[in-house]
Amino acid sequence: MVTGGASGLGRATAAHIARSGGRVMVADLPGQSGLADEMISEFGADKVKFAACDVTSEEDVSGALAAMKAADWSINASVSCAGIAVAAKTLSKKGPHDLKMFSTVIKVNTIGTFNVARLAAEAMAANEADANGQRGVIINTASIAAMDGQIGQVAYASSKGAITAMTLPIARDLAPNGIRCMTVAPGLFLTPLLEKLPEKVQHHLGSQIPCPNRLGDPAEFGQLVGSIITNPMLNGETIRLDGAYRMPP
Ligand SMILES: NC(=O)C1=CN([C@@H]2O[C@H](COP(=O)(O)OP(=O)(O)OC[C@H]3O[C@@H](n4cnc5c(N)ncnc54)[C@H](O)[C@@H]3O)[C@@H](O)[C@H]2O)C=CC1
Ligand SMILES: C[C@]12CCC(=O)C=C1CC[C@@H]1[C@@H]2[C@@H](O)C[C@@]2(C)[C@H]1CC[C@]2(O)C(=O)C=O
Repeated sequence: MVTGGASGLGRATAAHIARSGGRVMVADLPGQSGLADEMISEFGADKVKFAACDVTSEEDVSGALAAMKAADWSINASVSCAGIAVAAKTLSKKGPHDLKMFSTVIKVNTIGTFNVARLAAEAMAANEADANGQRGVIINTASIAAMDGQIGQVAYASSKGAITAMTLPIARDLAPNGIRCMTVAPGLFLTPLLEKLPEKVQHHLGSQIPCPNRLGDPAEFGQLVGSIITNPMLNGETIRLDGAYRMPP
């Protein structure tokens, strides 16, 4: 299952899994069903399915997992890509940071990610263990903002820092169940989030990345997720995927 799987990094991950011979449940907001339909046409309904799902809802996430069970698909990897970004300072000329905006970002990015992790873990715990005693892997998406939070990113950086912080305790909690937990902290990737910016700004952002000297390709994120899924020793850690970029203040 890939949440936020209809767009950007999630879409590239779902495509990577489908191309590698896997089956993917794309769980995304109902408004993204058109994008998911494109993927179903590309890979076939036997490889890709769509579940309308808000990651903050217990009912929706349980529904997506139940749809997998009903299709006789086991869940071996749960990849959380669903997320939102906002920009606001702690204090600006407009006044203090809007508290509702802060809560919304935490709700979608942090609580949504944990909601998916806990429910996916319950489903994975019923899998038969492999030769390593493992039953599945939970992969979360943070951001380099978790470590290098910029001016105006207090809500976003907090939400992503919590995802990084939950990685080790989830891995420890789920070790007896044979379930791993990993987090990827991407740098700057050319997804709809950045495609909205003028080309000149995109180019400038890409030019700041040491090596390779360009924005990340979402396929490179999908490739790392594929490696995490297949490498049984990766557990309890956050991997930066950023071409050695460190965000300035
Ligand atoms: N693009 C970038 O440079 C970076 C992105 N990220 C993170 O990667 C993740 C994916 O980002 P992109 O692919 O760039 O963005 P995107 O906007 O292309 O995709 C995000 C997807 O999440 C879905 N989504 C949003 N709220 C949801 C909810 N409540 N329930 C279910 N689905 C929901 C959206 O419908 C969308 O399909 C996000 O968590 C973002 O914070 C982190 C670092 C860098
Ligand atoms: C705020 C940034 C950078 C400056 C700019 O001209 C446009 C932006 C809008 C999208 C932001 C940019 C940067 O802060 C990095 C993030 C937050 C980007 C959206 C996702 C982002 O790439 C990230 O999470 C990086 O870790």
